[in-house]
Amino acid sequence: MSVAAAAAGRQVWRQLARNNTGTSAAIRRTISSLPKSHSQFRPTSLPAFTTTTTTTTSKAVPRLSQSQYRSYSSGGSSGDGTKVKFWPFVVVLAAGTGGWVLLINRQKNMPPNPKQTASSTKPTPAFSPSEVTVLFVLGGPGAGKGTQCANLVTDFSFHHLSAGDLLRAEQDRPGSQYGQLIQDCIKNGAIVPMEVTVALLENAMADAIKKSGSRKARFLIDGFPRKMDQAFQFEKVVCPAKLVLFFDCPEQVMEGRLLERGKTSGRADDNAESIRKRFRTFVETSMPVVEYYEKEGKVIKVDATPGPKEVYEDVKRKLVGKLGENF
Ligand SMILES: Nc1ncnc2c1ncn2[C@@H]1O[C@H](COP(=O)(O)OP(=O)(O)O)[C@@H](O)[C@H]1O
Ligand SMILES: O=c1ccn([C@@H]2O[C@H](COP(=O)(O)OP(=O)(O)O)[C@@H](O)[C@H]2O)c(=O)[nH]1
Repeated sequence: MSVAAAAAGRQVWRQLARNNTGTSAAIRRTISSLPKSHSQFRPTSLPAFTTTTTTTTSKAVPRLSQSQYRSYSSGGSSGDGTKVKFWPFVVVLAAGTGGWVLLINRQKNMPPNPKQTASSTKPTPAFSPSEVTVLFVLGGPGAGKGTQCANLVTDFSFHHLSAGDLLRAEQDRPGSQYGQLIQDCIKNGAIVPMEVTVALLENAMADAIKKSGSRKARFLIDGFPRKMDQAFQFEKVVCPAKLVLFFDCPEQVMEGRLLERGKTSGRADDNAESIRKRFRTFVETSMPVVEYYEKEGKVIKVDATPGPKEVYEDVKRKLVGKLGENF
Protein backbone atom coordinates (compact mmCIF):
# COMPACT_ATOMS: atom_id res chain seq x y z
CA MET A 1 0.00 0.00 0.00
CA SER A 2 1.36 3.39 -0.89
CA VAL A 3 1.93 6.00 1.77
CA ALA A 4 -0.52 8.30 0.00
CA ALA A 5 -3.22 5.64 -0.08
CA ALA A 6 -2.73 4.91 3.60
CA ALA A 7 -2.92 8.61 4.39
CA ALA A 8 -6.08 8.93 2.28
CA GLY A 9 -7.65 6.06 4.18
CA ARG A 10 -6.80 7.54 7.55
CA GLN A 11 -8.06 10.92 6.38
CA VAL A 12 -11.48 9.43 5.55
CA TRP A 13 -11.80 7.98 8.99
CA ARG A 14 -10.70 11.18 10.67
CA GLN A 15 -13.15 13.12 8.51
CA LEU A 16 -15.94 10.71 9.35
CA ALA A 17 -15.14 10.97 13.03
CA ARG A 18 -15.17 14.78 12.74
CA ASN A 19 -18.50 14.84 10.85
CA ASN A 20 -19.85 12.36 13.23
CA THR A 21 -21.37 14.60 15.86
CA GLY A 22 -24.90 14.12 14.55
CA THR A 23 -24.67 10.42 13.75
CA SER A 24 -25.34 7.52 15.98
CA ALA A 25 -23.15 6.21 18.75
CA ALA A 26 -22.95 2.96 16.79
CA ILE A 27 -20.95 4.69 14.04
CA ARG A 28 -18.65 6.20 16.64
CA ARG A 29 -18.10 2.77 18.14
CA THR A 30 -17.44 1.25 14.76
CA ILE A 31 -14.95 3.93 13.85
CA SER A 32 -13.06 3.69 17.10
CA SER A 33 -12.83 -0.09 16.74
CA LEU A 34 -11.52 0.12 13.20
CA PRO A 35 -7.84 -0.23 12.48
CA LYS A 36 -5.95 2.81 11.27
CA SER A 37 -4.45 1.16 8.23
CA HIS A 38 -6.90 1.36 5.36
CA SER A 39 -5.80 -1.93 3.91
CA GLN A 40 -7.13 -3.57 7.02
CA PHE A 41 -10.65 -2.21 6.78
CA ARG A 42 -11.14 -3.41 3.22
CA PRO A 43 -14.10 -5.75 3.06
CA THR A 44 -12.77 -9.29 2.92
CA SER A 45 -14.76 -10.11 -0.17
CA LEU A 46 -13.57 -7.03 -1.99
CA PRO A 47 -10.66 -6.58 -4.36
CA ALA A 48 -7.27 -5.44 -3.23
CA PHE A 49 -6.58 -1.76 -3.48
CA THR A 50 -3.86 -0.93 -5.93
CA THR A 51 -0.63 -1.30 -4.11
CA THR A 52 2.74 -0.13 -5.20
CA THR A 53 6.15 -0.21 -3.70
CA THR A 54 8.61 2.58 -3.49
CA THR A 55 12.17 1.70 -4.20
CA THR A 56 15.21 3.76 -3.49
CA THR A 57 18.27 3.11 -5.54
CA SER A 58 21.48 3.09 -3.64
CA LYS A 59 23.69 6.06 -4.28
CA ALA A 60 27.38 5.89 -5.08
CA VAL A 61 29.15 5.46 -1.78
CA PRO A 62 31.27 8.53 -1.02
CA ARG A 63 34.87 7.98 0.00
CA LEU A 64 35.75 8.05 3.66
CA SER A 65 37.63 11.16 4.72
CA GLN A 66 41.22 10.88 5.79
CA SER A 67 40.29 11.31 9.46
CA GLN A 68 38.12 8.19 9.26
CA TYR A 69 41.06 6.06 8.25
CA ARG A 70 43.42 4.69 10.88
CA SER A 71 46.95 5.78 9.94
CA TYR A 72 49.43 2.90 9.63
CA SER A 73 52.19 5.06 10.94
CA SER A 74 50.43 6.19 14.10
CA GLY A 75 51.05 3.06 16.19
CA GLY A 76 54.35 2.47 17.96
CA SER A 77 56.43 -0.59 17.22
CA SER A 78 56.31 -3.50 19.66
CA GLY A 79 59.02 -6.09 19.54
CA ASP A 80 61.40 -6.51 16.66
CA GLY A 81 60.63 -5.50 13.07
CA THR A 82 60.54 -9.04 11.72
CA LYS A 83 57.28 -9.92 13.58
CA VAL A 84 54.01 -9.50 11.65
CA LYS A 85 51.72 -7.01 13.44
CA PHE A 86 47.98 -7.88 13.24
CA TRP A 87 46.43 -5.14 15.31
CA PRO A 88 46.70 -2.40 12.64
CA PHE A 89 44.70 -4.60 10.25
CA VAL A 90 42.07 -5.21 12.92
CA VAL A 91 41.73 -1.48 13.58
CA VAL A 92 41.44 -0.68 9.87
CA LEU A 93 38.84 -3.41 9.41
CA ALA A 94 36.79 -2.14 12.37
CA ALA A 95 36.94 1.46 11.14
CA GLY A 96 35.92 0.42 7.64
CA THR A 97 32.99 -1.65 8.87
CA GLY A 98 31.84 1.19 11.15
CA GLY A 99 31.94 3.59 8.21
CA TRP A 100 29.83 1.30 6.08
CA VAL A 101 27.22 0.86 8.79
CA LEU A 102 27.03 4.63 9.26
CA LEU A 103 26.59 5.22 5.54
CA ILE A 104 23.92 2.57 5.16
CA ASN A 105 21.96 3.94 8.12
CA ARG A 106 22.20 7.44 6.70
CA GLN A 107 20.80 6.25 3.38
CA LYS A 108 17.93 4.48 5.12
CA ASN A 109 16.93 7.73 6.82
CA MET A 110 17.09 9.78 3.66
CA PRO A 111 13.78 10.71 2.01
CA PRO A 112 13.18 8.86 -1.26
CA ASN A 113 14.01 10.58 -4.49
CA PRO A 114 10.80 12.54 -5.35
CA LYS A 115 11.05 11.61 -9.04
CA GLN A 116 11.20 7.94 -8.26
CA THR A 117 8.37 8.21 -5.76
CA ALA A 118 6.07 10.00 -8.18
CA SER A 119 6.49 7.43 -10.92
CA SER A 120 6.65 4.30 -8.83
CA THR A 121 3.67 5.05 -6.54
CA LYS A 122 1.29 6.34 -9.19
CA PRO A 123 -1.46 3.71 -9.32
CA THR A 124 -2.75 2.63 -12.69
CA PRO A 125 -6.55 2.48 -13.02
CA ALA A 126 -7.83 -1.08 -13.11
CA PHE A 127 -9.72 -0.44 -16.37
CA SER A 128 -8.65 1.56 -19.37
CA PRO A 129 -11.06 4.26 -20.60
CA SER A 130 -10.24 3.16 -24.16
CA GLU A 131 -12.04 -0.12 -23.41
CA VAL A 132 -14.39 0.79 -20.58
CA THR A 133 -16.82 3.72 -20.76
CA VAL A 134 -17.93 5.04 -17.39
CA LEU A 135 -20.81 7.47 -16.93
CA PHE A 136 -21.48 8.74 -13.43
CA VAL A 137 -25.19 9.28 -12.77
CA LEU A 138 -25.90 11.95 -10.18
CA GLY A 139 -28.94 13.77 -8.83
CA GLY A 140 -30.69 14.24 -5.51
CA PRO A 141 -32.42 11.34 -3.76
CA GLY A 142 -35.56 10.50 -5.72
CA ALA A 143 -34.56 12.52 -8.79
CA GLY A 144 -35.15 9.44 -10.94
CA LYS A 145 -31.59 8.16 -11.48
CA GLY A 146 -32.48 4.49 -11.20
CA THR A 147 -35.54 4.90 -13.43
CA GLN A 148 -33.54 6.52 -16.22
CA CYS A 149 -30.64 4.08 -15.89
CA ALA A 150 -33.06 1.24 -16.63
CA ASN A 151 -34.00 2.96 -19.92
CA LEU A 152 -30.37 3.49 -20.87
CA VAL A 153 -29.55 -0.16 -20.23
CA THR A 154 -32.25 -1.19 -22.72
CA ASP A 155 -31.16 1.18 -25.48
CA PHE A 156 -27.39 1.36 -25.09
CA SER A 157 -26.43 -1.95 -23.44
CA PHE A 158 -24.93 -0.38 -20.38
CA HIS A 159 -24.16 -2.31 -17.22
CA HIS A 160 -26.05 -0.52 -14.47
CA LEU A 161 -24.31 -0.43 -11.08
CA SER A 162 -26.10 1.39 -8.28
CA ALA A 163 -23.70 2.28 -5.47
CA GLY A 164 -26.63 2.31 -3.04
CA ASP A 165 -27.75 -1.19 -4.12
CA LEU A 166 -24.20 -2.53 -3.76
CA LEU A 167 -23.94 -1.04 -0.28
CA ARG A 168 -27.30 -2.50 0.76
CA ALA A 169 -26.18 -5.91 -0.52
CA GLU A 170 -22.92 -5.65 1.45
CA GLN A 171 -24.90 -4.56 4.50
CA ASP A 172 -27.03 -7.71 4.24
CA ARG A 173 -24.16 -10.06 3.42
CA PRO A 174 -23.75 -12.49 6.31
CA GLY A 175 -20.44 -11.92 8.03
CA SER A 176 -19.81 -8.47 6.57
CA GLN A 177 -17.84 -6.38 9.04
CA TYR A 178 -19.34 -3.24 7.46
CA GLY A 179 -23.00 -4.17 7.80
CA GLN A 180 -23.68 -2.03 10.86
CA LEU A 181 -21.63 0.90 9.58
CA ILE A 182 -23.44 0.90 6.22
CA GLN A 183 -26.83 0.57 7.88
CA ASP A 184 -26.17 3.55 10.15
CA CYS A 185 -24.80 5.69 7.31
CA ILE A 186 -27.77 4.97 5.04
CA LYS A 187 -30.36 5.64 7.74
CA ASN A 188 -28.67 8.94 8.54
CA GLY A 189 -28.14 9.96 4.95
CA ALA A 190 -24.39 9.94 5.58
CA ILE A 191 -21.79 8.75 3.10
CA VAL A 192 -20.12 5.42 3.64
CA PRO A 193 -16.29 5.70 3.65
CA MET A 194 -15.08 5.66 0.09
CA GLU A 195 -12.83 2.61 0.38
CA VAL A 196 -15.83 0.38 0.90
CA THR A 197 -17.88 1.80 -1.98
CA VAL A 198 -15.03 2.09 -4.46
CA ALA A 199 -13.99 -1.49 -3.79
CA LEU A 200 -17.57 -2.74 -4.21
CA LEU A 201 -17.86 -0.93 -7.53
CA GLU A 202 -14.53 -2.20 -8.81
CA ASN A 203 -15.50 -5.72 -7.85
CA ALA A 204 -18.87 -5.45 -9.61
CA MET A 205 -17.26 -4.01 -12.74
CA ALA A 206 -14.73 -6.81 -12.88
CA ASP A 207 -17.53 -9.38 -12.47
CA ALA A 208 -19.62 -7.83 -15.24
CA ILE A 209 -16.66 -7.73 -17.63
CA LYS A 210 -15.76 -11.31 -16.82
CA LYS A 211 -19.33 -12.49 -17.39
CA SER A 212 -19.69 -10.59 -20.68
CA GLY A 213 -16.49 -12.15 -22.01
CA SER A 214 -15.48 -8.85 -23.61
CA ARG A 215 -12.96 -6.32 -22.37
CA LYS A 216 -15.06 -3.55 -23.84
CA ALA A 217 -17.93 -2.42 -21.63
CA ARG A 218 -20.15 0.54 -20.74
CA PHE A 219 -21.09 1.31 -17.17
CA LEU A 220 -23.65 3.57 -15.55
CA ILE A 221 -22.37 4.21 -12.05
CA ASP A 222 -25.57 5.32 -10.36
CA GLY A 223 -25.56 7.51 -7.23
CA PHE A 224 -21.79 7.84 -7.19
CA PRO A 225 -19.53 9.75 -6.59
CA ARG A 226 -21.32 11.60 -3.84
CA LYS A 227 -18.20 13.20 -2.44
CA MET A 228 -15.01 14.59 -3.99
CA ASP A 229 -12.72 12.03 -2.38
CA GLN A 230 -14.76 9.22 -3.96
CA ALA A 231 -14.50 10.86 -7.37
CA PHE A 232 -10.71 11.19 -7.17
CA GLN A 233 -10.20 7.72 -5.77
CA PHE A 234 -12.43 6.02 -8.33
CA GLU A 235 -10.84 7.78 -11.29
CA LYS A 236 -7.38 7.06 -9.95
CA VAL A 237 -7.70 3.38 -9.12
CA VAL A 238 -10.71 2.11 -11.07
CA CYS A 239 -11.39 4.04 -14.29
CA PRO A 240 -11.54 7.66 -15.45
CA ALA A 241 -15.13 8.75 -16.15
CA LYS A 242 -16.25 9.96 -19.55
CA LEU A 243 -19.28 12.00 -18.50
CA VAL A 244 -21.66 12.81 -15.69
CA LEU A 245 -25.41 12.61 -16.19
CA PHE A 246 -26.97 15.00 -13.72
CA PHE A 247 -30.68 14.85 -12.95
CA ASP A 248 -31.78 18.22 -11.66
CA CYS A 249 -34.94 18.18 -9.57
CA PRO A 250 -36.49 20.43 -6.88
CA GLU A 251 -36.51 19.03 -3.35
CA GLN A 252 -40.28 19.25 -3.06
CA VAL A 253 -40.72 17.01 -6.10
CA MET A 254 -38.09 14.54 -4.89
CA GLU A 255 -39.65 14.40 -1.43
CA GLY A 256 -43.05 13.53 -2.89
CA ARG A 257 -41.52 10.75 -4.99
CA LEU A 258 -39.51 9.32 -2.10
CA LEU A 259 -42.47 9.27 0.30
CA GLU A 260 -44.48 7.51 -2.37
CA ARG A 261 -41.63 5.05 -3.02
CA GLY A 262 -41.31 4.51 0.73
CA LYS A 263 -44.78 2.93 0.84
CA THR A 264 -43.41 -0.13 -0.95
CA SER A 265 -39.61 0.11 -1.14
CA GLY A 266 -38.90 -1.25 2.33
CA ARG A 267 -35.92 1.10 2.44
CA ALA A 268 -34.84 2.34 5.85
CA ASP A 269 -34.16 5.82 4.45
CA ASP A 270 -37.40 6.51 2.55
CA ASN A 271 -38.97 8.32 5.49
CA ALA A 272 -39.35 12.04 6.24
CA GLU A 273 -36.49 12.27 8.74
CA SER A 274 -33.92 10.38 6.65
CA ILE A 275 -35.01 12.23 3.51
CA ARG A 276 -34.28 15.57 5.20
CA LYS A 277 -30.78 14.38 6.11
CA ARG A 278 -30.16 12.99 2.62
CA PHE A 279 -31.12 16.32 1.05
CA ARG A 280 -28.67 18.09 3.31
CA THR A 281 -25.84 15.71 2.47
CA PHE A 282 -26.65 16.10 -1.20
CA VAL A 283 -26.50 19.90 -1.13
CA GLU A 284 -23.41 20.13 1.08
CA THR A 285 -21.33 17.22 -0.15
CA SER A 286 -22.58 15.93 -3.50
CA MET A 287 -23.37 19.16 -5.35
CA PRO A 288 -19.68 20.19 -5.20
CA VAL A 289 -18.93 17.00 -7.18
CA VAL A 290 -21.41 18.05 -9.89
CA GLU A 291 -19.91 21.54 -9.90
CA TYR A 292 -16.39 20.11 -10.20
CA TYR A 293 -17.32 18.05 -13.27
CA GLU A 294 -19.25 20.98 -14.73
CA LYS A 295 -16.03 23.00 -14.70
CA GLU A 296 -14.39 20.06 -16.49
CA GLY A 297 -17.07 20.30 -19.20
CA LYS A 298 -18.22 16.75 -18.47
CA VAL A 299 -21.79 17.27 -17.25
CA ILE A 300 -24.99 16.53 -19.17
CA LYS A 301 -27.71 18.25 -17.17
CA VAL A 302 -31.29 17.10 -17.50
CA ASP A 303 -34.43 18.58 -15.96
CA ALA A 304 -35.86 15.63 -14.01
CA THR A 305 -39.16 17.30 -13.07
CA PRO A 306 -41.35 16.09 -15.98
CA GLY A 307 -42.66 12.55 -16.31
CA PRO A 308 -40.23 9.65 -16.88
CA LYS A 309 -40.80 9.42 -20.65
CA GLU A 310 -40.19 13.07 -21.26
CA VAL A 311 -37.08 13.02 -19.08
CA TYR A 312 -35.73 10.04 -21.01
CA GLU A 313 -36.24 11.71 -24.40
CA ASP A 314 -34.11 14.57 -23.13
CA VAL A 315 -31.44 12.20 -21.75
CA LYS A 316 -31.20 10.26 -25.00
CA ARG A 317 -31.05 13.34 -27.19
CA LYS A 318 -28.33 14.97 -25.08
CA LEU A 319 -26.27 11.82 -24.68
CA VAL A 320 -26.25 10.99 -28.38
CA GLY A 321 -25.63 14.68 -29.14
CA LYS A 322 -22.51 14.59 -26.99
CA LEU A 323 -21.12 11.12 -27.71
CA GLY A 324 -22.73 10.08 -31.01
CA GLU A 325 -24.65 6.84 -31.58
CA ASN A 326 -21.61 4.56 -31.25
CA PHE A 327 -19.65 5.84 -28.31
N1 LIG B 1 -39.81 11.52 -13.94
C1 LIG B 1 -40.48 10.97 -12.94
N2 LIG B 1 -41.71 11.40 -12.64
C2 LIG B 1 -42.40 10.87 -11.61
N3 LIG B 1 -41.95 9.88 -10.84
C3 LIG B 1 -40.73 9.40 -11.09
C4 LIG B 1 -39.93 9.92 -12.14
N4 LIG B 1 -38.77 9.26 -12.16
C5 LIG B 1 -38.83 8.37 -11.16
N5 LIG B 1 -40.00 8.44 -10.53
C6 LIG B 1 -40.42 7.66 -9.35
O1 LIG B 1 -39.80 8.32 -8.24
C7 LIG B 1 -39.25 7.38 -7.34
C8 LIG B 1 -37.74 7.62 -7.26
O2 LIG B 1 -37.17 7.27 -8.49
P1 LIG B 1 -35.78 6.54 -8.56
O3 LIG B 1 -35.50 6.28 -9.99
O4 LIG B 1 -35.81 5.38 -7.64
O5 LIG B 1 -34.85 7.71 -7.99
P2 LIG B 1 -33.36 7.73 -7.48
O6 LIG B 1 -32.69 6.52 -8.06
O7 LIG B 1 -32.81 9.00 -8.02
O8 LIG B 1 -33.44 7.72 -6.00
C9 LIG B 1 -39.61 6.02 -7.88
O9 LIG B 1 -40.71 5.56 -7.19
C10 LIG B 1 -39.92 6.26 -9.35
O10 LIG B 1 -40.87 5.37 -9.83
O1 LIG C 1 -21.58 6.29 -3.07
C1 LIG C 1 -22.49 6.14 -2.25
C2 LIG C 1 -23.81 5.88 -2.61
C3 LIG C 1 -24.76 5.74 -1.62
N1 LIG C 1 -24.40 5.83 -0.31
C4 LIG C 1 -25.40 5.65 0.74
O2 LIG C 1 -26.56 5.02 0.23
C5 LIG C 1 -27.71 5.83 0.45
C6 LIG C 1 -28.75 5.57 -0.61
O3 LIG C 1 -28.20 5.87 -1.86
P1 LIG C 1 -29.02 5.48 -3.20
O4 LIG C 1 -28.21 5.96 -4.35
O5 LIG C 1 -29.39 4.06 -3.17
O6 LIG C 1 -30.37 6.27 -3.09
P2 LIG C 1 -30.87 7.76 -3.39
O7 LIG C 1 -30.59 8.51 -2.12
O8 LIG C 1 -30.14 8.32 -4.53
O9 LIG C 1 -32.31 7.57 -3.60
C7 LIG C 1 -27.15 7.24 0.53
O10 LIG C 1 -28.01 8.12 1.20
C8 LIG C 1 -25.85 6.98 1.31
O11 LIG C 1 -26.11 6.80 2.68
C9 LIG C 1 -23.11 6.08 0.03
O12 LIG C 1 -22.78 6.18 1.20
N2 LIG C 1 -22.18 6.22 -0.93
